[in-house]
Amino acid sequence: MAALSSAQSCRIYSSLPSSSSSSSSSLTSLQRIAVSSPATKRFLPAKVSLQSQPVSHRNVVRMQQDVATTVTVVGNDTPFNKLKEGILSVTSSEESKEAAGIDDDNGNESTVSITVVGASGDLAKKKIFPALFALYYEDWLPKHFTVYGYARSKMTDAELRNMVSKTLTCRIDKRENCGEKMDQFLKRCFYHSGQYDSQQNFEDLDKKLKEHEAGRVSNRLFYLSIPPNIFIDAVRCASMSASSGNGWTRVIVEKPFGRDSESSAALTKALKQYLEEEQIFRIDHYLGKELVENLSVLRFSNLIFEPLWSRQYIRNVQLIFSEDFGTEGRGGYFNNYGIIRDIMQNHLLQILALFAMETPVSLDAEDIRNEKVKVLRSMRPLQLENVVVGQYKSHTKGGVTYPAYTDDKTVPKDSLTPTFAAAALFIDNARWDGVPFLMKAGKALHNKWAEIRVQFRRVPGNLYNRNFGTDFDRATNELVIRVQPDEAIYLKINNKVPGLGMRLDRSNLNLLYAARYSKEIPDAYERLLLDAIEGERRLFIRSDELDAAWALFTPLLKELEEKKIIPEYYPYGSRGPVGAHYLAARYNVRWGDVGVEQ
Ligand SMILES: NC(=O)C1=CN([C@@H]2O[C@H](COP(=O)(O)OP(=O)(O)OC[C@H]3O[C@@H](n4cnc5c(N)ncnc54)[C@H](OP(=O)(O)O)[C@@H]3O)[C@@H](O)[C@H]2O)C=CC1
Ligand SMILES: O=C1O[C@H](COP(=O)(O)O)[C@@H](O)[C@H](O)[C@H]1O
Repeated sequence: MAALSSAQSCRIYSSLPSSSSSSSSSLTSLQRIAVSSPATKRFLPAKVSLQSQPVSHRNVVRMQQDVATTVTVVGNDTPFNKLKEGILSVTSSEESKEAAGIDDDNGNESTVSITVVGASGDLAKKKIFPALFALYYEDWLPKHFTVYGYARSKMTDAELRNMVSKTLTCRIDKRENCGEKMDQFLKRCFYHSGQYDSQQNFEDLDKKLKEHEAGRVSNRLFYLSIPPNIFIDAVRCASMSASSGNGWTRVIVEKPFGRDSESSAALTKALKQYLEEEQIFRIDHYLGKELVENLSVLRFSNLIFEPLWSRQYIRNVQLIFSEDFGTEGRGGYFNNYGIIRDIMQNHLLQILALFAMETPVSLDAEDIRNEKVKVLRSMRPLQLENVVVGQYKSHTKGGVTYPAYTDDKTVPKDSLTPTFAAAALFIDNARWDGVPFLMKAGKALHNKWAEIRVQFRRVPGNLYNRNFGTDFDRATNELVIRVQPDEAIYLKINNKVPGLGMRLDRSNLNLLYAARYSKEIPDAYERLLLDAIEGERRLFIRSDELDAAWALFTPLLKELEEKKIIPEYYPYGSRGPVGAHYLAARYNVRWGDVGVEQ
């Protein structure tokens, strides 16, 4: 395996000519830096700013693509490891070369084989193949790559391609050659039918992979898109019979990673019989969402936010997830997990950790994950009195009858599994002491969105208090990071209504992504798949993070189940149980997503 540690990443400092119109020919060799796309080794034009912090290879490319063209950065004739000075930094020379399919020191080319285990399933069709195509379409994949679907279902390559082709879409902003690109991508997709616990079947896969790898250095990525009860079988067989002999082997593991501390620890232990921790990429797709990725940028690269980011100025933080559909089709899985395990213990808690962590030493994966673990371990385990659970019931509206959760045939009629939960969490450290972090997650609610709301304290001795009437809370600033849909960051401020009188109003300083950027926002799975190919672990969950996350939720989950707590029933399509409001009110909080103005 060629995974590299942070110590191996190189920092490059340089004094580029200040002229923003320099061309490659005017740069010295040290300034000519290979930052080509992993896929194409393209020489990307870039406007490059001076900086000294490590930026991953791909982020550099992204940076370049996002800004005006002013400097052409070239030079894959310059080995990464020879660069000591410059303007850019890369995660690691070896990883970049591998990812790019660049010749290694012996002149061998490398290839990446991506095996989607469970290729016939919902997630593979809905997310994984489309994400791989999008990466290919945007030239992010290495020059030599092959995609293999693996599952028990019998399918030919042509049938897999036909299945996959139905879910591929082209970027709205880049439709040219789309059909052609789809055909080229599909030609690189193959299928192998096999059992998940058969070493022989994985050996057969290995033979096929080798044919495609054609003697190149082989890097292999397995995506476990299968139910969790077969994770271990698949990992055992893949690692024993289909690991790479001369490159890296990585495994993306889908959630759920267990259902409590014990089962999660057992899963980790079993995985580690066959894999090293750095080969395991535990995916939480919320970490791949654009606005979640932007959270740290917002916080750590804007002077105006970081000083306010504490109990001194923040009254409460809200993490809200809402879906306007039920468990349609996934009731069998869901009933064993419930909304707390499905959304809160992973997606919302991960966002919370990123939101609340201390400044990491660097952007290196381990530095970030160290800070996340610290914050998770500073949290108080959840208590029953700080939680409200709900379950949706049938509701008829406009002549349409929407089902109850228990109408799902795969769900027992007497199921108490929560489809909604609200919780108040606390971080017992100096920064966040006493600040309620409120989480709310639900299915079959009135709307679909995910957002982070930061409600600030009142202005002490506010000169304009009397202009606000009695509702001072309404007058406090609120920062909203809307993760989806209509990605946006907006800040609610108070301003004067124009005119001769003195009337105050609330307005939004609004960064609406669709208005600001014409580029379509990539799907989370695109970012995460590319990260896994590049060996970037920042957005994947480390085992100690997982332990800390389960430690917070396990006692509560056990209590809910042992005491058979009856959920509060709410109508399909409603705003959820009223209990969520009482819970918030106990901490003097009003949910920010409820009310006239959003
Ligand atoms: N679907 C989604 O939106 C999300 C899914 N996930 C996670 O991703 C993983 C895959 O999800 P999803 O695609 O929905 O899962 P599926 O239930 O669709 O299963 C994927 C494939 O696994 C095989 N399979 C299913 N059940 C069994 C079984 N009992 N024994 C052996 N093989 C089985 C089937 O393939 P075959 O019969 O051909 O072998 C199936 O096509 C799961 O871990 C899930 O929790 C995470 C987030 C969202
Ligand atoms: O992990 C999961 O996420 C989806 C919601 O993902 P999104 O990206 O569409 O917001 C959720 O529906 C599912 O229950 C859960 O397992």
